[in-house]
Amino acid sequence: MEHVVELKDVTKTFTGFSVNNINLKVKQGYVTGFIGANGAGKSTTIKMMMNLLRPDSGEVKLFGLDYKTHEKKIKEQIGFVYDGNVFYEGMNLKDIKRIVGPAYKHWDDATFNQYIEKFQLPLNKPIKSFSKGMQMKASLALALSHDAKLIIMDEPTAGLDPIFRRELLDLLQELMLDGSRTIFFSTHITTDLDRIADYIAFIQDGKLVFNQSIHEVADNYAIVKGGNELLDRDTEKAFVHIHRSTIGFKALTSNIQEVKQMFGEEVVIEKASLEDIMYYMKGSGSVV
Ligand SMILES: Nc1ncnc2c1ncn2[C@@H]1O[C@H](COP(=O)(O)OP(=O)(O)OP(=O)(O)O)[C@@H](O)[C@H]1O
Repeated sequence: MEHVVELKDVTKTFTGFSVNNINLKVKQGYVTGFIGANGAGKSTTIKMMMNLLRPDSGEVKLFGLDYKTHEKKIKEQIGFVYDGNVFYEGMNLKDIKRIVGPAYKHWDDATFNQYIEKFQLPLNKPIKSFSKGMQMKASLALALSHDAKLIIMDEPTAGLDPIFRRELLDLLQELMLDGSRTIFFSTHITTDLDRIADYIAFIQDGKLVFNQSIHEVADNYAIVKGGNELLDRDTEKAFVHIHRSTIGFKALTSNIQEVKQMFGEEVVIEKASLEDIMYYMKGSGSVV
């Protein structure tokens, strides 16, 4: 199976917002980073992948299976981490393990204990006394202890200090080594993605802008700088968005080849970071 997650024409509408006609395939054996501004629809999309939210229309398949007929089989293979209170607040990790463990065929107490030790989490203290970072670590320990084939995480590095964030990225890389796992996670920290992501899925205003390998993103997108005299109604079409100033323009292109053909040596072409892409895309639609 090439894709462990497949969303086909998925739409979910809330008052004033909708995730619109999303077609997204997550490739097996790779790390996909899911990016987008606040309120772009990342959590909504992830909730639909987890069957915590039903789409109004479209199809959601995990491991080629449908939640309607194979919910248990699908959930068995997913480790889910998110920045919300997953647990009954009064419970401690020992109690939670007792409840969560038996729900999974491949639950491994030894692995769980190893993570608890590694993350330095107390087993007997109520979860409500945990800091945000500790709660995230607890959620991770639970997600990683049943040999999940797919790890889905909604902003797993939110609330983590920079040292643990780096350790977490190392840990995720280690988990990928055997080649059978897939990781899909949303984040606002785009530099984390430079470290570990193979694919980037970018959502904006409820629409998927792209899902490309990190190399494709680097090959397609660039920041272009040049003099304002180069811009006219035709040449502007080479750009996603243009910022003009009195000394010249800076613009994002999604077609470096076209820009090279059009302007040759007259412009400077620089690598676009994921942040650049998100920033310029936010202003797209109107060329200013
Ligand atoms: N249950 C709901 N009822 C109504 N509106 C909702 C509901 N859930 C989400 N929304 C709205 O959908 C939009 C997208 O929210 P979502 O949480 O998916 O964004 P996000 O990309 O995860 O944002 P962030 O990066 O801030 O976490 C927001 O405008 C939010 O208010």
